Amino acid sequence: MHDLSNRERLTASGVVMDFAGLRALDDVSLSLGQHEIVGLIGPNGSGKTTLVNVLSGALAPTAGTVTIDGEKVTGLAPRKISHAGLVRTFQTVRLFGTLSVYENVQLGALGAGIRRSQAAAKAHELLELFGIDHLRDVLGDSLSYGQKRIVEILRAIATDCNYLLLDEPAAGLNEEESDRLLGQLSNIPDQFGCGILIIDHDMNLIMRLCQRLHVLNQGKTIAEGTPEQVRANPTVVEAYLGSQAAPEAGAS
Ligand SMILES: Nc1ncnc2c1ncn2[C@@H]1O[C@H](COP(=O)(O)OP(=O)(O)OP(=O)(O)O)[C@@H](O)[C@H]1O
Repeated sequence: MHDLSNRERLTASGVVMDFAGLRALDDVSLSLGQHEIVGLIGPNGSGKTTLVNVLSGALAPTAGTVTIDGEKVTGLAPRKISHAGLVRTFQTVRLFGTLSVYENVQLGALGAGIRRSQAAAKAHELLELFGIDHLRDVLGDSLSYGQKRIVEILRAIATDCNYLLLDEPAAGLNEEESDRLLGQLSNIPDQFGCGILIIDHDMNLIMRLCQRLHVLNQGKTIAEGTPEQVRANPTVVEAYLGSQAAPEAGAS
């Protein structure tokens, strides 16, 4: 199936995910363009990571469809999904600790089949653009936590992906690092034609970074809209109050 209206979009339609009696996702539909930053938020256990797992092929959904640029990719293996242009990062950093920053980023490009000379140029360009060229020879294990996070994101971008799924990239960052991350992420869609779907509990980051938010609670979509619309939505406030973490900018 090739749907022309979704030619430059990642979509999930009517996704259901059951785990042995627990419905973790219940009829969730979401879409992400290549020039957008969309936030996926919701209280703990609302299904955010499960949705990212379905989009990235780590889980085959019980029902529903995932498309990338109009092509159905539902249930395909993560490797095939990354070839189709979708790459993710994880809640825990996964860098090669004994390789340098430069090698880690270059490896992202090489792993995506980009030729060695182009991969080298790309790694160089990304380190410069993100202002971490001075770290190029530092080993992964020697980086601060915040630096590791950025290198992981650069490694994903180096694949030339069209869609980047970031699972809690600001977790463990201090306020200054989180602010820097905000500036670095906000340019990615325009610079690389790469849309971002981001999960994070740092509402200050989410509210300032995202053009749209998608809110889950207990596996269901309870709101979609701009950060302002979502913050003013009583259903969202109630869901967060139940979890004692209202989505106020500044809360984390
Ligand atoms: N592999 C699994 N097997 C069984 N239950 C699971 C599995 N993965 C997730 N769940 C359950 O599905 C629900 C949604 O979990 P999920 O991790 O997607 O939530 P989340 O919104 O990402 O939470 P958090 O903000 O805490 O990371 C939870 O009740 C969780 O316990």
